[in-house]
Amino acid sequence: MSSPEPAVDIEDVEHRYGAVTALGPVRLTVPAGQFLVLVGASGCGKSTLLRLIAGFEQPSAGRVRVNGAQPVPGRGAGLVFQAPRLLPWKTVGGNVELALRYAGVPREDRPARVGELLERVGLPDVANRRTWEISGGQQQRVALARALAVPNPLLLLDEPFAALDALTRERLQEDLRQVSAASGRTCIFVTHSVDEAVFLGSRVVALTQRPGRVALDVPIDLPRAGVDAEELRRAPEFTAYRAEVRSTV
Ligand SMILES: Nc1ncnc2c1ncn2[C@@H]1O[C@H](COP(=O)(O)OP(=O)(O)OP(=O)(O)O)[C@@H](O)[C@H]1O
Repeated sequence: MSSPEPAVDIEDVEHRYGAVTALGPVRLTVPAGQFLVLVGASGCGKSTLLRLIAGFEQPSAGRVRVNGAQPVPGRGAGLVFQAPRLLPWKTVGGNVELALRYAGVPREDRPARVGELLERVGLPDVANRRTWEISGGQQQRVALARALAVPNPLLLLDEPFAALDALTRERLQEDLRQVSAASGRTCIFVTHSVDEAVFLGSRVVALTQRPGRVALDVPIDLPRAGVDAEELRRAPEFTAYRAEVRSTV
């Protein structure tokens, strides 16, 4: 029996910026539905790898495939960055609506979908607010709702919680863990934080210092539904994974 097509296939990929080799060679296969976290020190090439998967950059060597094809910039995935990048002249609902419009959702279906998506990210009552009237954490939730509006099953997240305070960050991690499990999407998440990596990932890949190569690749076998986040963070298995990843990073 042939195995199903991986969501993302990175075949011996290298990336150079001028004379500087930032990444690789890297070989990684990401099955559909996996939550992969890329972790590593600053400058090791995590964002470069994510940009290659998004199709914003072309590899200097090797090949990137998303669902079997070369990624198309802006089309290949839902994207969430460190800054929410919302449009200030639109309401919160208007920002999500625009993503639905780009995704080809008919006008008459959009209001209900906007409501559903905002509810899914824990923001049932802010559709009519202006983007500057909500907190940074709420703005990042809107960015996530907008990424989920894209029908593509791949979600790419580049340090989306790095600018948030510790409490808001933990709450968003807990919600993303649930939302991603419920959506069944393949997620690739970049972070500096070992804690965040182990909490969110069903697999954690640590990269070496430049050029970034795979230094560690571990499946994280922790329950993904019906668990109390506080308990999970205190569990001995969680602590053991964290120690394993930290010893590499
Ligand atoms: N456009 C560019 N031109 C030249 N060099 C670049 C460019 N983008 C990134 N680099 C270099 O490539 C290396 C990898 O950068 P990248 O942003 O992928 O790392 P990162 O692991 O995401 O870092 P950070 O965690 O600090 O965001 C770094 O040394 C960086 O300086």
